[in-house]
Amino acid sequence: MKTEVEKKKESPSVGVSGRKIIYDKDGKPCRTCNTLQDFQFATQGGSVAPTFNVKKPLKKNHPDTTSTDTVAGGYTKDQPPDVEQLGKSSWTLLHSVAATYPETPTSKQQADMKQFILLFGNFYPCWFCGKDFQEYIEANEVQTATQDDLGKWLCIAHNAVNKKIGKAEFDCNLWKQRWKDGWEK
Ligand SMILES: Cc1cc2nc3c(=O)[nH]c(=O)nc-3n(C[C@H](O)[C@H](O)[C@H](O)COP(=O)(O)OP(=O)(O)OC[C@H]3O[C@@H](n4cnc5c(N)ncnc54)[C@H](O)[C@@H]3O)c2cc1C
Repeated sequence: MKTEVEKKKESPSVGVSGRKIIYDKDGKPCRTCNTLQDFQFATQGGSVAPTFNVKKPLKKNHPDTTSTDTVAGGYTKDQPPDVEQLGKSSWTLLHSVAATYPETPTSKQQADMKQFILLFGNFYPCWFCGKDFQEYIEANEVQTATQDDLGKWLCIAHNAVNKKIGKAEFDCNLWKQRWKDGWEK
């Protein structure tokens, strides 16, 4: 029979990053809720963090590319996204959606956008991120009357996550420079 220490080691509560390890309902480490290194640490039962698959895949035709870096068809062996990669890509999508949302949307477009953001949270692959996001939406109604309203609402929502995870907040007066117009030289 396994001792408590052995069991704890198999399901570590803290990863190599110092962050809490998030598990799925089935008790397995959540791939999209943890960093890749923490996920690998947890799936290895809390042993020393492995270094395989952590390095960035080399570009096709890069001189250092070996046969293990690519699969048939020449695709690099990219890993499924971790919480950081998924987050960055998702915010890019959300802010870009706001940047192309009509300046004066119809009532249907406004209703559709509210639904989209709500469903986005509902199906977000990092389950605890999505749950918190849905709670945020319930407490802070999505603003869809104009493009600027939506862009600022998203920026403030993103800042709430930044604050929660200890990242710097963004100046929401600059959301259009970042996501729509670009910066002046
Ligand atoms: C809905 C949602 C909920 C999330 N919840 C969690 C969570 O609970 N725990 C967790 O660990 N991770 C969460 N994440 C992921 C997290 O927010 C980051 O995406 C991830 O940590 C990677 O951060 P990053 O430093 O690459 O920059 P990101 O925060 O991904 O930001 C990408 C870029 O957006 C710009 N930016 C930053 N802040 C703002 C802002 N307020 N408005 C406009 N632009 C901005 C910056 O240029 C930045 O480089 C969540 C992601 C999403 C989409």
